[in-house]
Amino acid sequence: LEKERGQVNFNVEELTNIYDGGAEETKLRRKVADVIQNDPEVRCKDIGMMTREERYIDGVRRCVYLYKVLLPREGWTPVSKEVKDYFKYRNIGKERSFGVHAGVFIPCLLSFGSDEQIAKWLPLAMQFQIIGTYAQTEMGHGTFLRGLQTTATYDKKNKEFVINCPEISAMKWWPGDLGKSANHALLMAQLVIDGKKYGMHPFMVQIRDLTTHMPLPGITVGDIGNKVGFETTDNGFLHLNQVRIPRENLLCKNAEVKPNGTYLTKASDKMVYGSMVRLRAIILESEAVSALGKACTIAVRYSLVRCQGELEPGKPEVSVMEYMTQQKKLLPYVAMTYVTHFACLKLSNQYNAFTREMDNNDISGLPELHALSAGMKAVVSEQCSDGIEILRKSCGGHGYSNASGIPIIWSSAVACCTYEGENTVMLLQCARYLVKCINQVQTTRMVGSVAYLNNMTQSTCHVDSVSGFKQLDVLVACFQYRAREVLKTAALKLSHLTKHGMASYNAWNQSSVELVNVVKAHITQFIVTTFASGITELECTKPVKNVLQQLCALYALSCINASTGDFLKVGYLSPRQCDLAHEAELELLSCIRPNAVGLVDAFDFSDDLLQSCLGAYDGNVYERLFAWAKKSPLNKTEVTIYQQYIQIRLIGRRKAF
Ligand SMILES: CCC/C=C/C(=O)SCCNC(=O)CCNC(=O)[C@H](O)C(C)(C)COP(=O)([O-])OP(=O)([O-])OC[C@H]1O[C@@H](n2cnc3c(N)ncnc32)[C@H](O)[C@@H]1OP(=O)([O-])[O-]
Ligand SMILES: Cc1cc2nc3c(=O)[nH]c(=O)nc-3n(C[C@H](O)[C@H](O)[C@H](O)COP(=O)(O)OP(=O)(O)OC[C@H]3O[C@@H](n4cnc5c(N)ncnc54)[C@H](O)[C@@H]3O)c2cc1C
Repeated sequence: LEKERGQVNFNVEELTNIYDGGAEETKLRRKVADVIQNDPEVRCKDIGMMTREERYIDGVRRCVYLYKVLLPREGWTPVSKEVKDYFKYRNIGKERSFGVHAGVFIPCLLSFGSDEQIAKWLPLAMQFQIIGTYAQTEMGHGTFLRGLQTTATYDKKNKEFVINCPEISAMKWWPGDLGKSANHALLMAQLVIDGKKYGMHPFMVQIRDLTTHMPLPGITVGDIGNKVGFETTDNGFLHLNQVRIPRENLLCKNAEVKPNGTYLTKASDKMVYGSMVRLRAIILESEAVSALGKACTIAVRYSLVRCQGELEPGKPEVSVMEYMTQQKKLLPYVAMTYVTHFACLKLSNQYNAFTREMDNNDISGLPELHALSAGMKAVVSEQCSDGIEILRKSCGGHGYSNASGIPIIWSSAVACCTYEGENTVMLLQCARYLVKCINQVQTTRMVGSVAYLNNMTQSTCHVDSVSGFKQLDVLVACFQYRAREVLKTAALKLSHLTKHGMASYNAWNQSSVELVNVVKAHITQFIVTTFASGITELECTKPVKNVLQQLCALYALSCINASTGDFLKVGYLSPRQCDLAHEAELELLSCIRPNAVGLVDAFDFSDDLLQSCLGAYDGNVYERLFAWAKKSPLNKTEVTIYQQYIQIRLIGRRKAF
């Protein structure tokens, strides 16, 4: 790898600073990383050989130490900028507990609670005097929130809410930290007053005794069992049987119930969905893009040291990175990490701007933000998790071992396709907004992420050279045109179906397969446009700008070459231009290849965070692999009890004969 590092033609530290948002940000992040990673009590453990129970207990132990000892010792809190920045890009693996407590329960308390309620519960939550979960999903409903069955019925006489799960499908199922850790739940239930339903509302419900940690009366709670990933997290189940809570436990920033049962709403009923917009807008970096960056780091470093086969007959074996097919597997995902990182940054900045507008009672930006966050969450989580699996496979047999570190990265990242809104449902939410926009574009000027819809002029691509397809303005035009045209086509189908008498909900269902593709085109356009314009404005050295332009072009071309049918169907590219785009991607792979190790080094993931025998900074793969394997529990004894048992059985049988 040192030889590879010698040929990198740009300043890696400069790129790390750009990725972090500035040299100061890098310094801050590294400071937190050093403190956390050099403290034996909290540094990531080699979890590849641990049982589920060991991982849960180790995760809780490490996080209690992190939050109760290390952070106070350093003068930080869970929401300090240092810690937030560190967790944003480099969360301490998936091996942390209380992720929902810190990342969902506390922010939702701030979103839904009145000032008095925040003053009451926030200090307790920040000090871990109470551990909370966000209990919304039920065994029978996760997507369709209007179908949630848990009820909160107001009892005027006692000024209480009676929380009840009327049947087994109403049981809360999946909430993180619920199974064994949480003693409180921010619980979403259908509010009922005098037999009338008012929809989903947030309630603070204590579920365990604060001294004994035993479930309170009427509460049945536990862990839902082993999962594909998130093994440190005790995703749990919660059944409530006529559990009574005080009237004051309805989190009442947006709506309240007076003592006499009068219902008072203070904000749009969609604000109750606000917590999900927030999470969709901010989780992508830490849960998906950062995971892709780790997998890229491992796969690129391994591919550079893994020698396999002769490229030129009779010559020494080459690193598998010399094969074009390996470059095609890896480098577009290195590009995707950079490109989506900056698009996610733009989305989270847009969310922060919305929260400031909301403080001034202006929620006019919510529809666009809901659509963009839903679309981005679906597209980025799917592209990243699909990419991580391709990167795992690119490491051959050792990629299938937990020693590679990639399986656990994938098993966490892929969950992002489901939680916070199942991806297809999120794509269709974004599609709902896009169809509205295209139907209004003749009379209303579009702004923000849909501004490209204003330019309705027909045109085709005039590029007739391979180098022309490496120009960012050409690529941006390709994506904007494709996104606009596939949306127009889907909207035309919808209106055609309804004009010929089909009910709107049926027409929507009949068009939903196309609409999913429309949103993917829209979001890919947003990602490419954002990065391309960001590079233009970026102040950096020429070699860094050059490599970022190559990455943007590579991501764009890999997306075009994966969906040439769209560009041919809308008449924007000819078959010959598709061939030129394909050649342009191959040329870019070769241009970027010499910088591959520098591009992943710039992500600045420590060996401690990667937890990988294949992706360590020094590239000493085989020594690490063998040391790791020797730690297998099966190697504790040369002859395992089972082998002894078999011998006894076999010997016993032989004697019998
Ligand atoms: C670390 C892991 C932690 C994980 C935690 C979790 O998973 S927690 C669990 C995560 N669980 C989930 O994420 C559950 C996913 N499910 C949902 O979010 C909802 O059930 C739904 C949006 C799918 C449908 O909801 P519905 O049937 O009530 O609504 P509808 O479709 O009929 O649209 C009506 C109008 O509302 C609008 N609008 C909708 N949502 C939002 C919003 N967030 N903001 C703003 N606006 C929104 C929509 O655009 C439409 O506007 P229009 O066009 O009329 O102007
Ligand atoms: C790791 C993990 C952590 C989680 N943490 C939490 C948590 O802390 N708190 C919490 O409350 N929940 C949590 N969840 C639950 C999660 O939010 C839900 O699983 C998610 O919202 C999906 O809902 P569902 O399971 O009902 O899927 P479903 O909606 O049942 O999806 C099944 C299929 O139906 C399709 N489908 C459903 N509705 C439609 C539609 N209208 N149109 C087209 N297709 C449709 C979907 O696309 C999907 O293919 C977690 C889940 C996971 C995996």
